[in-house]
Amino acid sequence: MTRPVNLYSFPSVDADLAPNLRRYVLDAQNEAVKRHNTFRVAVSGGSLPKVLAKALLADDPASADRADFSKWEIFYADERCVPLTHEDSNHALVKAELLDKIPAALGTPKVFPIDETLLDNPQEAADAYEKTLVSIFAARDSVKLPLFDLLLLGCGPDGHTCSLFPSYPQLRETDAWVLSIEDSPKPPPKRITLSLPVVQHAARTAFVATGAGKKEVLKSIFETEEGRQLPCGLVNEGAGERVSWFCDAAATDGVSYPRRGSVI
Ligand SMILES: O=C(O)[C@H](O)[C@@H](O)[C@H](O)[C@H](O)COP(=O)(O)O
Repeated sequence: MTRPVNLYSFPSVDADLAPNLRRYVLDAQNEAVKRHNTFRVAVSGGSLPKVLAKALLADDPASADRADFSKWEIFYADERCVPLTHEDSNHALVKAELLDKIPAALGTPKVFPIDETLLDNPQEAADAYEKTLVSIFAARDSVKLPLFDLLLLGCGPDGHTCSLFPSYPQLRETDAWVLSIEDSPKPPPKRITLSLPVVQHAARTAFVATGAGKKEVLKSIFETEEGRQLPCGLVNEGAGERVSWFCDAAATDGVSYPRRGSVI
C-alpha cells in the first residue's frame, strides 16, 4: 500500500469496537466543530447504522465528551432509489437505528435524504443530490470536490463500498460528485452513490467490517494487487492514512497486514 491505512481489529463489537468507534467519531466531530462549527458526515447502509447507534447513544447528555448532534449534518454516502419509508431505504434504516433514538438532550442533526419525487430516474436523483451538496459545500466551480469531515462506510463481500461495485464504469468517474446506478448487483438495482474521487477526498473515512463473511475480501484488499483495485482497495490507495478500518477478530482472521492497537 502506498500510504498505510489504519487497521483495527477488536475481540468483540459491543465491548471493544463500538467504544473505539465512538472515540474516533467524537475526535472527528470535535476537530470539525473547531474548524467550521459543523460536522459533515456521510453514512452508508448495511450493518453500519446499528454499530454507530451502539457507539454514540449511550453517552450521558450532561457530559462534555459526547456527540453533539445539533452540529451534525448527515448525508447519505449511497442510497437506494426507493421511498424513504421503504424497508430497503438507507434513510429508513438510519432513522430507525439512530435518528429516532437520539435523546433530545444530545441535539437534533440536520439530515439530507434523497428527493423522493425522483425515484424513477436515478440520474435525476443523483443530479439533485449533487445540487444539494453544491449548496452546502460551496459552488461547484469554486470547490473541485466536497470535503466531508467523516465518511462512515461498509465493505461488501465483493469489495464494494457505497454503491461503487467492482469493475462497474462508475468507478472511473472523475468529474461528477454523485452518480446513479441502474443495475446494482446487490438489490435493489437503482441507487445513487458518492463518486470515488469524493470518497477519496474526505478528511477521514471509517470502514466498519465485522463477521467471518468479510475475511476473504479483507485478505484480498489488504494483501493482493487484485484487491487493491476493488472499490475499498481504491479508497485505501487514494486516502491512505486518512482511512481507518474498524473490524472484529472474525473479519481479520488470517489478515497479516499490521494492526493498530486501539483508538482509546
Ligand atoms: O446501501 C448499501 O447497500 C450499502 O451502503 C453498502 O455499501 C453496504 O455498506 C455494504 O454492502 C456493506 O454492508 P454490510 O455492512 O451489511 O455487510
